[in-house]
Amino acid sequence: MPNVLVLPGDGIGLEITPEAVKVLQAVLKGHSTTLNFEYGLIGGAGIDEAGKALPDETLAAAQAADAILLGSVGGPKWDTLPAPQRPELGGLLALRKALGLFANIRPVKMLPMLVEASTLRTEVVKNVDLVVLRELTGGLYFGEKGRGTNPNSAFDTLVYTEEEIRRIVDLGFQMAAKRRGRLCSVDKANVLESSRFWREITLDIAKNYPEVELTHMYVDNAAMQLVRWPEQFDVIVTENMFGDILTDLASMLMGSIGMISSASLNGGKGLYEPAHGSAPDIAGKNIANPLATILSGALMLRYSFGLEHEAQMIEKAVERVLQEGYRTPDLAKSGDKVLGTREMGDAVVEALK
Ligand SMILES: NC(=O)c1ccc[n+]([C@@H]2O[C@H](COP(=O)([O-])OP(=O)(O)OC[C@H]3O[C@@H](n4cnc5c(N)ncnc54)[C@H](O)[C@@H]3O)[C@@H](O)[C@H]2O)c1
Ligand SMILES: CC(C)[C@H](C(=O)O)[C@@H](O)C(=O)O
Ligand SMILES: [Mg+2]
Repeated sequence: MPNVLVLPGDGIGLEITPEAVKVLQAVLKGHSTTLNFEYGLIGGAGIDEAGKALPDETLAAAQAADAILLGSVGGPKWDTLPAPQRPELGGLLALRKALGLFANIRPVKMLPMLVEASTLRTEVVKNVDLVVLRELTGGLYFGEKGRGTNPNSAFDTLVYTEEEIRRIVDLGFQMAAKRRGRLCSVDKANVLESSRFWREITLDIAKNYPEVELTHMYVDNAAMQLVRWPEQFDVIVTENMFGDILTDLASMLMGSIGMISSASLNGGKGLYEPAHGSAPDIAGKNIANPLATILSGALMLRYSFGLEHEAQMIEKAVERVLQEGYRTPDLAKSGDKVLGTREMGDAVVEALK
């Protein structure tokens, strides 16, 4: 029986992960593959209960697990710690790095029944169907950082090796070839040397994929184009920080940050988590949207266990619940039936039947 390590983390992570587990258990009830769920500490919970953001037992369990389901980490309680000890860098980023999870897939698809929930005009968002492929273990978040020799300065370093760029961009071409055949590489090659290098290598890889139409776009323009005419994008491949920022932005093309799921892969193991954070402002109130985490569970079935049919069952159950007018508060307009976090999880389980 495959082992799934569940790392709820902090804030709403504690509320949304049980809903995803509940849905995974329901969809696999009576199935020949059932999952064994184990639990671990990460982030602020790791600091408080085991002395560090990525406790040794958590890392060992993650290395041994077949897949990982993560909630979110961080919160004001730990904000004053130095960066390397914090829930984010010392916990989540350390785990991604240790497992070599370089490829972060964040699907952005507008569901027809959520067009109304969008803050953008219907004609802008109604056909959105894109994927952001974010490089996840290199770039600015992982480069050398510190205080400068001048005490009134600080620095971070953005480094990419050829190998790091090749493996993510190549995956971007493969994904585009299987979709609508368009890859947009987002960089800042008008300013950054690392982006110029990224572009050179991308052009070289393009020779192997004549069927894919490659475009390059500066990240500032990409942010604008994503809200101006998102339909133009099929697959976006980009470096770590640009992907981080663009995916929060892109989540609103689906109506809410509470809808954006993700898979972090290395060709073997996968870690599945919503792209949003621990939302301290709404934590503990049973109002967080669990759908990004539930949909991350679907990605787990697809990418880690090859259970495409069951992944689609979850995705269709989510659509059915939304179609019936049920919404968590982040998506609700007047007339919608508002559900709490747990009740939304229950509704998805019910819709699987
Ligand atoms: N993957 C992660 O674990 C992750 C990702 C992003 C931020 N963080 C951390 O989370 C903490 C809070 O960061 P932030 O406030 O910048 O970002 P955030 O994503 O936690 O919250 C931003 C806003 O979106 C709302 N929101 C987020 N998820 C939601 C959901 N599922 N349903 C409804 N509303 C939701 C929040 O209430 C808040 O108003 C910080 O410590 C940050 O470092 C962690
Ligand atoms: C919490 C933070 C370190 C993380 C990241 O930047 O990768 C988050 O913002 C994300 O998008 O997964
Ligand atoms: Mg982010």
